[in-house]
Amino acid sequence: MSYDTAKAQYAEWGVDADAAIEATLKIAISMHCWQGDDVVGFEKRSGSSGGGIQATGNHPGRARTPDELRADLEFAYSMIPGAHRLNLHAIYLDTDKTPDRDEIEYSHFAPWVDWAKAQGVGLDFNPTFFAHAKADDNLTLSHPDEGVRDFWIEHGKRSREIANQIGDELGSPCVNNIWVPDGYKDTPIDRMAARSRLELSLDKVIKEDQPKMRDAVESKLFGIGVEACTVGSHEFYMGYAIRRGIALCLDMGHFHPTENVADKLSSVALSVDEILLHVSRPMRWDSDHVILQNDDVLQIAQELVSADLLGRTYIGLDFFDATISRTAAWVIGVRNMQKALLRAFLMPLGSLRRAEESMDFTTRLTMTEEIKDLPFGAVWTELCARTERPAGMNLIGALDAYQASVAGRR
Ligand SMILES: C[C@H](O)[C@H](O)[C@@H](O)C(=O)CO
Ligand SMILES: [Mn+2]
Repeated sequence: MSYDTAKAQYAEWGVDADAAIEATLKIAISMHCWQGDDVVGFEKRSGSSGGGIQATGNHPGRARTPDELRADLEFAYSMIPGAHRLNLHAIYLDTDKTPDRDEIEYSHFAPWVDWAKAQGVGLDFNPTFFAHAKADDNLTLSHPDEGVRDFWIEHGKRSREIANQIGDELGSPCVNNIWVPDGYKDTPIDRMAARSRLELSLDKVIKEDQPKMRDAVESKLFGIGVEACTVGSHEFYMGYAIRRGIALCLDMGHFHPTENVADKLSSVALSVDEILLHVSRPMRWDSDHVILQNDDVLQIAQELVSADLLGRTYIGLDFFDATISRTAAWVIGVRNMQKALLRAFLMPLGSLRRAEESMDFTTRLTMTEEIKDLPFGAVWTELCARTERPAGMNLIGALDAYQASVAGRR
């Protein structure tokens, strides 16, 4: 079907397809560096991910150096419509030096900033509180040992300083997200002590004013090895973010599988100014599958649009699948997030709202089901054409060719 025909069909529902395309292209998505190398990073000090997170699979072509990762990222961005961001973790430093986590500084990440400037990509940052000998107890900022806590506090402070300088260099605030794996395998006696320690440590980490970055904190229901208690629970961080006036990160894999993260957005937005999303796909647990255009993701996008939250929500992705092409995983995931947003912008929200307000739930349901039959694919293809990005079979060909090139070389 031609775009003009599709556009006319949407117009019958009072929807402007051109405006939906433009709105979608304005949204920058923060693509996570760690999908590119299975959360290994470039430290010469440690091995596996740790912290109860795990990339599974051994697909050929994993990026082993910053240059390889940047080449993969450049390819991925060339397959994705619009301008986006890169979400860096502190273990992805690019330096010949071997600083420990409490020794990292901006210079270790400066090559990423030069690259980001050249590519027109924004940068976000994360301290890495896992995959380190001092995190082997599954306790970092809440560790009972003051020395261990101080080590991680220093890491957190330095990460904020780095994020601040990145934000300054790039002229766009750098979101610095704190996730700690802290918790207990078996039932603790003194949860309050651990949570009080975490709060005190976080206060020390975020004490300095760093105007070019934004603080976010990420909760989790449980992780492998900390099944009985996660110190940084949702309630803990929700309260903390409200009290300290910082952003709350909601990771779609960090709640009970029956919970709907889309439903949380409006509730949370009444209490915090800013939200960071880690869009992910949990399967039975926080399995970090590549995101789909499934109901969970579609509803997230719909809520962001209908509740007018896009201006104060940072959209980041968080998944890592090493059983498929890593570059394809990025491209599929970011494009799916964009497709979800485009679908949301293509909804006749005014009519739907009117039906709901007048308690006409029959019309509301009829409409939501009928609009599923509108020619969304033609609008997406047009968006790709306008941004000179491939769609359909052409995309598959490009992804395959790149994967073949890296699989052979690495
Ligand atoms: C690597 C990320 O920081 C990590 O995935 C974190 O955001 C998380 O979701 C841990 O489960
Ligand atoms: Mn996450």
